[in-house]
Amino acid sequence: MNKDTLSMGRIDYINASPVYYGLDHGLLPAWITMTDGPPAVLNRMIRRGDLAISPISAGFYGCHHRDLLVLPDLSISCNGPVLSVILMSNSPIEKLHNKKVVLTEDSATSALLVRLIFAEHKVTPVFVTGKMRHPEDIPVDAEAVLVIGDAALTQPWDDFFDLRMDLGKLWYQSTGMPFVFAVWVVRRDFAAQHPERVALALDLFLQSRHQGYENIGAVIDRGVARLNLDRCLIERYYQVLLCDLDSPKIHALELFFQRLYMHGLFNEQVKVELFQP
Ligand SMILES: C=C(O[C@@H]1C=C(C(=O)O)C=C[C@H]1O)C(=O)O
Repeated sequence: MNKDTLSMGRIDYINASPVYYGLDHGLLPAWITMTDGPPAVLNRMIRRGDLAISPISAGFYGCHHRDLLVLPDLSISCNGPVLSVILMSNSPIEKLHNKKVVLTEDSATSALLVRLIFAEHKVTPVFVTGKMRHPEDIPVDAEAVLVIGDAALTQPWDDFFDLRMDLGKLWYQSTGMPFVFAVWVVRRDFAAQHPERVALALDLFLQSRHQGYENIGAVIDRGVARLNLDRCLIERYYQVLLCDLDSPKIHALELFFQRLYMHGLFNEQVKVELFQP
């Protein structure tokens, strides 16, 4: 087995830190290379084959499931508010017909969830995709913006908009279910050629996450230092963020895909297919 060439991705937000804790503290073997990036960059890289395994947007998996398998028991999810995926708006959803809504270019899942929520409300805004990491990025004529990740936690969006809608909370209110933002995937071609390497990598992730939760105080300290935010907020963030993928989450993800299909946002019905170690 050539152990030199497993390229992996890492979402460069603090949300994935518990999963990478062990890998960052000695578990990472020399035969794995790690590339950091926002979700949309990792989505593109795995599609091109530049990465073999990566966390990616769950919505992107839905669009490209024929080329990808989901790694068991890993995700970035919530079961209620998530704090870091927010639609900031000057009007409630019903009043946004024909208004400009900017979707951050860093996202795929949350952008699809926003489109779905509007479709379910029968409201048709003018969606544009753009950089949305800082209030300076807000176009003057934007009535609402979708922001995700560290930028959602750190920037003073409330100074620019009247309403903050937490997308994890909106989904929970409409379904009573968890919501899965990101899944870890492996390219099917890579898994077929190197199943044992994928099984090893999966095992490393599970060990790494275990160490992350054993050392959650250190994970929180790092988050506080990196984002320069109040410790209570970061503590709460890691309580609401869930990093497993149990069957209720798989069902919830398939419900999301089904609703996207019903509203014409997906052109087929998608089931989650897992890598079997
Ligand atoms: C909870 C989050 O989940 C993320 C949202 C994603 C998306 O919208 O495509 C992808 C990966 C996750 O990082 C977040 O970024 O805040």
